[in-house]
Amino acid sequence: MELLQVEHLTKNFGGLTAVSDVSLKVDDNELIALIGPNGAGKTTIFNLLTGVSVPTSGTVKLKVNDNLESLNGKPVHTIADLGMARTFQNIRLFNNLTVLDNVMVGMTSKTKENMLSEVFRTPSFYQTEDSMYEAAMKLLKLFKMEDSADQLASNLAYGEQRRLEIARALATKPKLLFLDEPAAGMNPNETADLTNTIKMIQEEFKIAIVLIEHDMSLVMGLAKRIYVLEYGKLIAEGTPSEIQNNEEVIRAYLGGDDNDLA
Ligand SMILES: Nc1ncnc2c1ncn2[C@@H]1O[C@H](COP(=O)(O)OP(=O)(O)OP(=O)(O)O)[C@@H](O)[C@H]1O
Repeated sequence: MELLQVEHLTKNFGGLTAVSDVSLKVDDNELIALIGPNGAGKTTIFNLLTGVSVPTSGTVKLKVNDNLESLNGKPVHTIADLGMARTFQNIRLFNNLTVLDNVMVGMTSKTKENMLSEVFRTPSFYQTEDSMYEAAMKLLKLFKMEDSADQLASNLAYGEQRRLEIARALATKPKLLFLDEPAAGMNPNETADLTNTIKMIQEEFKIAIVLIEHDMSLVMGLAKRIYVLEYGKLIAEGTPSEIQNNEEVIRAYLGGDDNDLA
């Protein structure tokens, strides 16, 4: 059974069909990429899958306890609790919190503590705090960011901020992680670091990842399968080499001013 099953997903904004009859699937521990020229509908699909936006039609189902459960109509926080996490195209960190606190904020949604124990600071609250601290530091070590734990997020270099956003998303213990243009604005060294980080995440956490990315070196080096969108429609699906040689895809890319597929 697949981890995520999307069937006939459509989203209209007034007269504009941003996503048109898109069906796709993601298996456990698989890394797939969603590519396509600017405005093709990639971010809209992420928003539909993570509950930020409501589909006009179509279904989204996630494997929960070995059953495919419909996510249609469920709010963002419920979908997050079921195991979906994401990063955004524009970085959304808590700039005035430390690196460590940014990760710990990601963890709070998964702790058993309720408001009362937080307000009254019961022993179990402190135990949870301790284990959260340890888990957050462990995560930062995996990202080689433990030395920056006490720095404000806003003081990190751009590439590090992007990596911190991924660490925070992982703190929610997702089974499926959506990365929206993680290499945007990165220099080649930062992009190479990010490629290694994403490989490390797959090995360490054994989760599925869906990647939107314009940087083809990153996509071709990481993705097992690629879906290609143009004007809201899927025009191709296949392995990196199939996609690089697909005439429809070459036409879509050469027709625009996007990166080419080299
Ligand atoms: N909230 C909205 N209201 C109206 N139109 C929207 C809205 N969100 C997206 N669109 C339109 O839907 C289309 C798809 O946009 P989307 O951002 O999903 O594309 P994208 O493939 O992620 O593009 P990019 O690579 O530039 O980020 C675009 O024409 C966009 O202008």
